[in-house]
Amino acid sequence: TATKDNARPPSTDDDTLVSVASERSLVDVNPPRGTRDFPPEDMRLRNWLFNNFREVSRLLSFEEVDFPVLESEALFIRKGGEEITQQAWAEIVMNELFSYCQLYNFEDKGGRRVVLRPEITPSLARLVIKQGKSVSLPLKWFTIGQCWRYERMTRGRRREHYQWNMDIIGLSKVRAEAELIHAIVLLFGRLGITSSDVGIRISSRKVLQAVLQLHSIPEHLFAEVCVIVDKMGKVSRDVIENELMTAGVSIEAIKGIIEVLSLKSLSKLEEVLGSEDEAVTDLKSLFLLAEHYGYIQWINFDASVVRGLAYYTGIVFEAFDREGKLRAICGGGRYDRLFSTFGSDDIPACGFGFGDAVIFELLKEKGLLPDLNRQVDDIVFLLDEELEGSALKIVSSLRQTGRSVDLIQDKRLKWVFKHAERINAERLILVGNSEWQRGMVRVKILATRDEFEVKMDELTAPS
Ligand SMILES: Nc1ccc(Br)nc1
Repeated sequence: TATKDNARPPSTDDDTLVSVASERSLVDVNPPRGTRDFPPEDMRLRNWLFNNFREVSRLLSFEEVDFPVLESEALFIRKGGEEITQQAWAEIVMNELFSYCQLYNFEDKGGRRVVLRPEITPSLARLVIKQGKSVSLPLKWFTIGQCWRYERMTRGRRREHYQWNMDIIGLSKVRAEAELIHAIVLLFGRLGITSSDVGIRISSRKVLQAVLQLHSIPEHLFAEVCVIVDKMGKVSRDVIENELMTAGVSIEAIKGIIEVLSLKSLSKLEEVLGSEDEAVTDLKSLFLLAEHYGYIQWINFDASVVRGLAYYTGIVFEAFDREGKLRAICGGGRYDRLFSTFGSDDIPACGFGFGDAVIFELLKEKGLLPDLNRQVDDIVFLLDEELEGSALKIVSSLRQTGRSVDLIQDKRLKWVFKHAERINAERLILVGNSEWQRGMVRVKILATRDEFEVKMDELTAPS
């Protein structure tokens, strides 16, 4: 063990910030309400999750894209120009725009109406339209981005989260949805989650459409009925029935809607809607593809799945924890009429969003959170100040070979040994006169506690 103590003037070894009483008033060190900081230990977990998102995106040969968090409000308000923040879902018919009860919108200094985006897909559609003929379809794009909502303070809920989005633009057949579901299944597999922990409920907006047509319910009620039936399984049947009645749906139609949307069997759905119905043919094709992919055990038909975005037009899906303790883990669907709401020709599209909140609750629940420690290859510590130049040459050459180096200064040796253990360093390299006079430096391998002297250029040689 090195015998020298460093010549640093005495100071507290304990480096926690010592607050000193003073008349200075401390700034509020908390982030704005509903937002989060990511200190290193949280950032390691976030990067671990996001790296898995990226790896799955690579496996499906999706290209990464990105957009501003700040968007024009026009992307999220209905054609008539009325702001939708105060509007209930119900007033937005299916092929209108989005239903964000808590849009984080404001006016910037130039008087422009802007928002912190509530979700990614509209920005993605905007870029596809902007790119126009310069991109060839289909596009397979992914991004990981922060999304916002303006939650009332009282509810104390988060105002931001990160979402992994995967979208396929330009494919009209359900094989696109089958690809997206494969991505979700691969992601869960990488995190150690099995089909016993999580299932993926699948349905189609066309199921509800067929039922409404069966009962000659006018199209303009579609979105409102979606809002109401989206609560199936969350509120009592009476509440659903009363709300549907209030919306002007007949008793007979209500019974038909609830009966069909309670179906969990595709063959039963076929009996009700007939084998030629598009919802039936789409779903049967998707389940056949799932057999071929080998993920059939992850999915099940559930007619009550509606999903919360107004613009879905076909297959919709959401992943859920089979114990039913958590909110949906991710969700998505087909949106074939989104582009025309932006004044463009329609382009068939589907996608999903996968948030960074519920997945961590599930991983915690299942004991699957990884133990991610800081990793450093080498610590270089200067024992004698006059050797600083030589030490920096060593640091520089190590880094040029790709080794991460934590250069420690102004510390006692005792602290350095503790620090090396703490950050899982592979080697501790001590630069001191007694060895340097012989052209050597002292190396300690933390894992084996072996200690030896080596020449400087032996340090960068492969160990
Ligand atoms: N759309 C949205 C945005 C932000 C959060 Br937190 N949750 C949902």
